[in-house]
Amino acid sequence: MSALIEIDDLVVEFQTSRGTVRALDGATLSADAGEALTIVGESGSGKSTLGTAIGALLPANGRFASGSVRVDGVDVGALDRQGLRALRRDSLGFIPQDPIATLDPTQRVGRQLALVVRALGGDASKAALAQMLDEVRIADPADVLRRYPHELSGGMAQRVAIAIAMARRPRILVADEPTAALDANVRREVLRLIFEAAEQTGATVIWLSHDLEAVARWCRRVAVMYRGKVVEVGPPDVVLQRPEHPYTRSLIAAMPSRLQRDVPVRTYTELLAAQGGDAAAPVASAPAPSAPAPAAPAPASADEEARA
Ligand SMILES: Nc1ncnc2c1ncn2[C@@H]1O[C@H](COP(=O)(O)OP(=O)(O)OP(=O)(O)O)[C@@H](O)[C@H]1O
Repeated sequence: MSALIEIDDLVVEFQTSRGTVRALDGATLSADAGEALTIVGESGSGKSTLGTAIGALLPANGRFASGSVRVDGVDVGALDRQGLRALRRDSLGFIPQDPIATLDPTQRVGRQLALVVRALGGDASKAALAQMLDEVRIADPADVLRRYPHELSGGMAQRVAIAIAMARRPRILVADEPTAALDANVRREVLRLIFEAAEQTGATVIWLSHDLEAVARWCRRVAVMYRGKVVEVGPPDVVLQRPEHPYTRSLIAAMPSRLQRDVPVRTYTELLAAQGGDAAAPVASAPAPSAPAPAAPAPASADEEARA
């Protein structure tokens, strides 16, 4: 049986005023139906580009230069506008890095949530909508349903946006580290919520992250990206304990030193226990003294300008 998502030797380029930026340089990765996969890598390694490529949702200056992305065996690069719309509507859910940007500032939270639920033929009663907000640990859901997005705190707006994305029950959920700005306890709960909901619905989750540990407990496999390529894929404990690629080793060396040296860990489970039993806890970013600094991604100057 073939994988649900198959990315094969994909090259994605962005045109900028300084020339071409190659964001993906032959990336290959696959994910099965119902699988939860984390993609880790430093900033600029190509995680977001790979995530958006799954729905052919590249920014206007980007293009597939070569290679392919297949969802259910269908080459998304070859789909026409209608085919793409159907794929995105029926199969894909994206939670971007800044999910708040997906909220409509002119509509109350309740109305926005109700629109999504009604479009899927679900129960859009006040009680059902409040239940959805309750699931993302929003304290007074009935009150929040009546508010406009600007009346919410940042963390609350983020949870509302996640609730709206999850309400669509997507078959494939691409999440671009949407919980990074939440405080540690809320992040842990929201991570649990998203992954448990995905498990229940059988959704495939592609979680993009800087943080090898934060979501590893929820994912069967971790893919490590470096300079536009997937350089290593494996179960979290294997990648953490026996990293093959030098970049993965430097990524792990940048994790808290007590996890690498002071605690004699053998398995990832033991590593979690050493950390207090929860991989979703925040991880210090200071590199260990002996850690080689990961190299910067190739075309830094051109992309900085493009993002400015
Ligand atoms: N629209 C764009 N125009 C030009 N260059 C871009 C564009 N989007 C991304 N890039 C460049 O492509 C490369 C990969 O970026 P991408 O955002 O995919 O990396 P990332 O690993 O997701 O980074 P982060 O963790 O910071 O989100 C980087 O060099 C980035 O600057």
